[in-house]
Amino acid sequence: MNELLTLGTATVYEASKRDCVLPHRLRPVWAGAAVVGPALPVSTAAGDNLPLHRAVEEAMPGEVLVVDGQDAPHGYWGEVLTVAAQRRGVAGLVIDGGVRDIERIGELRFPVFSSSVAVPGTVKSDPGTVGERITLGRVAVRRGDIVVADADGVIVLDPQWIDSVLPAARARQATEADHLERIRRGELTMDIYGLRALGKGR
Ligand SMILES: O=C([O-])CC(=O)C(=O)O
Ligand SMILES: [Mg+2]
Repeated sequence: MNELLTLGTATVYEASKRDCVLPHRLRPVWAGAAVVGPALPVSTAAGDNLPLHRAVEEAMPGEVLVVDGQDAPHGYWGEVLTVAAQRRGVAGLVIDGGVRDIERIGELRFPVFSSSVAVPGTVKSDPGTVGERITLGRVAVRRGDIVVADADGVIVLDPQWIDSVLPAARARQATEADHLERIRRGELTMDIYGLRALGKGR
């Protein structure tokens, strides 16, 4: 699975030929954050983080929490939950919602991707769902789907796709490496991609 991260979200996404990218508002909260692993989907009522506490207990080591927090500007997650999650072997967090304590999260090197950074906290009252299918943007996320998240964004793959997507992604990377070499030798992308045939434009 680590090879998916080495190839990177953009290459794997293109190779997958699927609509598997989560909304672009989900951004890493510290430079260099990246994670790959099976998803544990979670949904919360807006401004309620009880399901996240439940998820930290429920998670299997290596799982990535993928949370529908309705993009609400609340600090659903911070240093305390990060330390708790690391103690349980949780691999990372992707949340459509806010997080806080981000300097500490960066120092702890826990990969977090969120739609905002937010100071106000949450209530703990609605149990929400843990382990049930959620939808973020146009993408359904089920437990065990493979999450790949890096500086470019977050994609979610059905595990059954991996056997075909991996070779396609490797091939794409090899082609790009060849193109880069030709560009360094002085060729133009207009020629490499055959773009002259599309006309000169205005
Ligand atoms: O307290 C909370 O609910 C969120 C938070 O800041 C932490 O986990 O440190
Ligand atoms: Mg805190």
